[in-house]
Amino acid sequence: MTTPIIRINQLDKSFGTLKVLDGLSFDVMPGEKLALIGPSGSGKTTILRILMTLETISGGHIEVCGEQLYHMQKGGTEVPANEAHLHHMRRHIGMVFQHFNLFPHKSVLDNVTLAPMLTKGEPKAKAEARAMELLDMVGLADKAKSMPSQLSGGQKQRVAIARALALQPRIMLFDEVTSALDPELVEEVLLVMKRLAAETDMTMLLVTHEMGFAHEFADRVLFFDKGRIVEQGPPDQIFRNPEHERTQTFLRKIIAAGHRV
Ligand SMILES: Nc1ncnc2c1ncn2[C@@H]1O[C@H](COP(=O)(O)OP(=O)(O)OP(=O)(O)O)[C@@H](O)[C@H]1O
Repeated sequence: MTTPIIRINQLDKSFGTLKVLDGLSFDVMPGEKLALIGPSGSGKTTILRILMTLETISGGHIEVCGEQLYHMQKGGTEVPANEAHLHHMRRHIGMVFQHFNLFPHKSVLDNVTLAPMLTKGEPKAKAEARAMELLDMVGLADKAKSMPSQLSGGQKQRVAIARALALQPRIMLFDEVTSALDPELVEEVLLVMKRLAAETDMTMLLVTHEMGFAHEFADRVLFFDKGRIVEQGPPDQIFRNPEHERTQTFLRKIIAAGHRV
């Protein structure tokens, strides 16, 4: 039997007195494409940030590629990873954020080569050759010498995807990557992600408010509310025939607002 690439077991996360994740448990299999959906504030982004070790956790266990992601500190309730471990684990996981966070004073090519050169010590020529392949894949090879300020939002987000892929992660996390884009630029970013999903065996976790895209993209959809999984299953089941009343209400609101699911 295949071992999960991510194991989340009884995960708790609070910000002060606000409990955001509440005894959350789920596994992700290698190569699986997962969509995390649910109302605003249900904890979806926090899960991705915890997987990226950008947050501490309040309790529970997370295993990525067979290794514990967080280590309990002596006497503490908070459990951050230590620096060396964190550096090692971040090589497995890439993340693309809602706001692209490109380095504004670096060219497109330098944005993509920087991490492999700095964190892996890759020689410039090798890093650039791979960066050009990735820029080609996201349809931006001709923009390699451009500066981020010269790109549209959709192009910036495609560079951010290429940059995250440059470290050759086994797991990619996408956090509402089209939310900050003008509607006419959304499709070009979704197309790149569809290609990635179809053509690579990477494990992908997607937090999105684009239900139509989640439906097309995912092998499995997890519906969250208040830091817990209410319901999960194949996209057709969740979007066409949800069992739980909270999922039904959530989807009804989305359809009433004129969005496709
Ligand atoms: N650094 C923080 N400090 C305090 N509260 C936080 C912090 N980060 C997130 N929260 C709170 O945690 C809750 C969950 O936030 P999270 O961003 O994970 O939700 P979400 O499901 O991704 O929502 P959305 O769909 O609106 O992005 C929210 O109530 C949010 O205000």
